[in-house]
This record gives sequence, C-alpha cells and structure tokens, in this order.
Amino acid sequence: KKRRYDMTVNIPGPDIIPIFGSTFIFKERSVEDSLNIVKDLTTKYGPVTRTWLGHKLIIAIRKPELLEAILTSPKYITKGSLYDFLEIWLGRGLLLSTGSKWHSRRKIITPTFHFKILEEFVEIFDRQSKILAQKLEKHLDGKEFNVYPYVTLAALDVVCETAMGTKINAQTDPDCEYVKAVAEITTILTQRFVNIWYRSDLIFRIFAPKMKERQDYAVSVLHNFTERIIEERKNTLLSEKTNKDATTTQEDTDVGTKRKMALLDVLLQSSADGKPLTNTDIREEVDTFMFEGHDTTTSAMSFTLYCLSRHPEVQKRAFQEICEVIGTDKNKPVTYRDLQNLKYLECVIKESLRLYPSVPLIGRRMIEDTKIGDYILPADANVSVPIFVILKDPILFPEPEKFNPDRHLLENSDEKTNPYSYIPFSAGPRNCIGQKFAMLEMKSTVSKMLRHYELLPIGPEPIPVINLVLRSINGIHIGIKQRQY
Ligand code: HEM
Repeated sequence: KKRRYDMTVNIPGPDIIPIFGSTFIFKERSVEDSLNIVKDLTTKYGPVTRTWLGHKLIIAIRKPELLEAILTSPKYITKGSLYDFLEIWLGRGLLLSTGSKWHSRRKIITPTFHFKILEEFVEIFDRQSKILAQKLEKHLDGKEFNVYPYVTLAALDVVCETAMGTKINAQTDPDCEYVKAVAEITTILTQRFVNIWYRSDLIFRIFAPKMKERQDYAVSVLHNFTERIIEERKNTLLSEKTNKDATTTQEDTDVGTKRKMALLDVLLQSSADGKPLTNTDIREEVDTFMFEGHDTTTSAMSFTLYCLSRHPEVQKRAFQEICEVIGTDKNKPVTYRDLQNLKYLECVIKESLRLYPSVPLIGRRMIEDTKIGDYILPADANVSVPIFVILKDPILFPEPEKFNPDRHLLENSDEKTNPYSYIPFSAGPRNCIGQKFAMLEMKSTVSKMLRHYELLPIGPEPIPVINLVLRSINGIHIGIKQRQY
C-alpha cells in the first residue's frame, strides 16, 4: 500500500486516514446516493481523482484523451474488483474474463453479431414487442404505472430466444422458475453491489447467511436451466450430424431451430486451443448474455419511454418518422431495413442513454505500473470510468441537462471526431459486443410502443440509482392512451 500511496500522492483526492482511507466520504450519505458521491468527487478534484477505500486504491478518470489511452489499449483489459461478486452467476464469461481466455472467446463470439444474424432476430424483437404492447393494454385507463417490470420480461424473452434459442415465455408466464430466479439473483446481487461489505464472499456468508442461501438456490436454478438447454441442443446437433436427412427444419420446438440458434450453436461448434468448449465454458458465456443482454436494454428502453412521455414534441417527431418509414398499419411486422431507417428514433435513444446510461460506471485493474498522461498508475490500482459524469460534461455536451436528441444528428454529432466522449457502450476492444443488437431491439420495442400508444407525462419523476445497472428507486412511471392515426 505504501508504494501505491507514494506513487499517487500527486493525484488530487479526498483526505486519507489510516486503515479506512477515505471511506468517510460515505458518512451520512445513503448508498443510494453513490452516483452523487462519485459525481461530487470527480467534480471537486478534477478529471483524475484518487480515492482509498480501505486498502483499495481507486482512480477515477473522466478526461477523454486519457480514456482513449486506457480503453483502446489491448494491454488494459482486466476488469476491476467491482465485478468480482458477479462471478457466482456469470463465471468467467466474456464480461469478466481477461488475457488469452478473453481474446479467444471474443474472437469466437464476435461473428454471432453479424448483421445477417441480427436480421433474423428482428422477427423475435417484433413478436415480443407485440406481446408487450398487449400486456400494457390494461393501463389504457389513463392512470400512471411503472413500465419497468413489463419491459424486463419482454427483454428477458428476447435474449433467451436469441441467445439460447429457447422460449421461456416470461411475459405470459412470469411465475416460471427461471424468470423468478433471474429476479431473485438480480435483487441479491444488487444488495451486494450497494452494500460494499457484502461484496466479500466471506462477510456475505457470515453476516447474511439467509440471503446467501437464497443466492445459491437461485444460481443453481439458473445454471441447471442453461445446462439443460446446452445438453438438449448438443444432442439435437449430434443426431442431425449422424442422420443427414434429419437436418430438415424442426421449427419452433422448445429448443428452437438452427437458424436462430446463433450464440449457442456457435459456442457448441467452437473449440479453443484445438479442444471443444466444455459445457461449463459454454454456460458461462450464455449466462453472461442472459445478464448483460436484458438488464441493460430494460433500463435503456424504460428511460427512453419516460423521456418520450415527458417531451411531447420529440414524441410527435419520432412518431411521424415511424409513420413515414413503417407506415400507418400498427400490426405490420417491422423489417431490419425499417429499423435501420429510424434515424431520429436512434437519436432519441442515444440521448436517453446519455442522460440515463444503463451502465453508469465501468472499471479496470492495472496489472502493471502504467503511465497515462502525466500520471503513473501503480500496479493493482482500480481505474474507474464514471460514464454518467462524462456524458453530462458541459464542455463535451453543452446544456448537459437538456434532453436534445438533435445533438446526435449526423451533422451535429461529434461522435465521429470525439469517440471517447459519447461512451454509453464503452469503447475500444473491450466495448459492448451487443451494441448493434441492443440498438435494434430498442428501436423495435420503442417504435412498437409508439405505434400502439401515445405516452403520457404522468406519475412521479424517476430517482436514478446505480443498482448493477441504472434503475430508478421509485420505478419508471408513464401513462398511455390509444394512438390515433
Ligand atoms: C442499452 C444496452 C446496453 C448498454 C448500454 C451496454 C453497455 C455495455 C458496456 C458499457 C460494456 C463494457 C463493460 C465494461 O467494460 O465493464 C458492455 C459490455 C458487454 N456487453 Fe453490453 N450493453 C448493452 C446491451 C448489451 C446486449 C443486448 C448484450 C448481449 C446481447 C450485451 C453484451 C455485452 C457483453 C457480452 C459485454 C462484455 C464484452 C467484453 O468484455 O468483451 N450488451 N456493455
């Protein structure tokens, strides 16, 4: 610690006291306030700030030039300790792995986001958003409601069917065991995220034994489910191989079809270092998708619907574009090309993500002493990138609190010239692999909502909080009324 301390004395940050470091910054502030604590720190001490939490050194960086150096380099790809407690569910899948394992997995998985495959997912996005629209019909009474839980189930259905090729029907059967286990593990991991002591497995086991038991049960349900799907699909592929005639379609069975089994099939047919991936290898990748692929888009879609409800003029423009691109028959299935052409809606989603980034904070761990700008970051330092602070930097985004989708129009956008300031999907080799998938899913769902409903600005304002992803303490409330054409 002494060495790391000496190397970082020139980096501004709050006072340090022996043993506890700067933990007092949390004093008299609720854990829900953690977004503000990070914001206050990086505002008060500048673009590079150091904090000690006990023996843990955290350096927050919000300067685009410095971020570019960190995010683009293939050397700094190890995740910070912030993520460790997710391993119980996700294993060392793509999100958490590092080194050669991460490289080889990223290479295997990248082709599963090829546009040809995404094109085939559009039908799934469309079908699930139609069910979502039906589920919301009961709120046509003009009263406000929390849209978040509905969107969660729709996003879960989408990712399950696209990643595993399996229908869990979360929207129509929210009480199924898998869906309940996802909700349970999300609640528990959120608790462990918020209460920093619970991030330690030892402390969690000793002081929260009941919660630990619930966590272990939920994880076993989730893992057993994924393993069953892997086993079933493996057997199907084997029998198809031994009996070539059997390769003919097997549409819409529980296990799904080859055509839509992008991720799982690719993993089943891949090998690393000449050896096929084991069931555990495959499971951790599929589970990572299940987590990363639904919580993030749920947050973004819910906040986008909220922003649209509060800005009727933006909603009107987005709806007009939808009519021009898709037409006025709200039941017409949407195509990949339609979604590509919803340019203004894309700006709306981007602007919502700027104000409400699903992943507000990311982290890396330095594995060796690293010179970044004028600073030397010691080995073992955690680097934190406060995405939500960067996205509201008034120098990068004038009038940062203003919801202004036009700032993302091609002619106004500085995303091309300054790709390290607009980073809701991170940047560089370790950026979000699902970015294009996410944008298509979000456009499909949000456009479907606007085709069916006019969104009304009613209900309490959300109180954003970082709970794994960005959520709102009091839910995300809107109202709906039948869309008039
Ligand atoms: C609005 C939606 C989304 C946002 C804002 C988002 C954001 C991010 C961010 C910021 C990272 C970098 C994390 C880090 O460095 O710690 C990331 C990584 C990742 N995302 Fe997303 N994501 C979204 C949707 C998705 C979807 C739909 C999928 C999958 C279908 C997905 C899969 C992943 C995976 C597997 C990684 C790890 C990639 C790697 O480390 O190589 N994400 N995402």
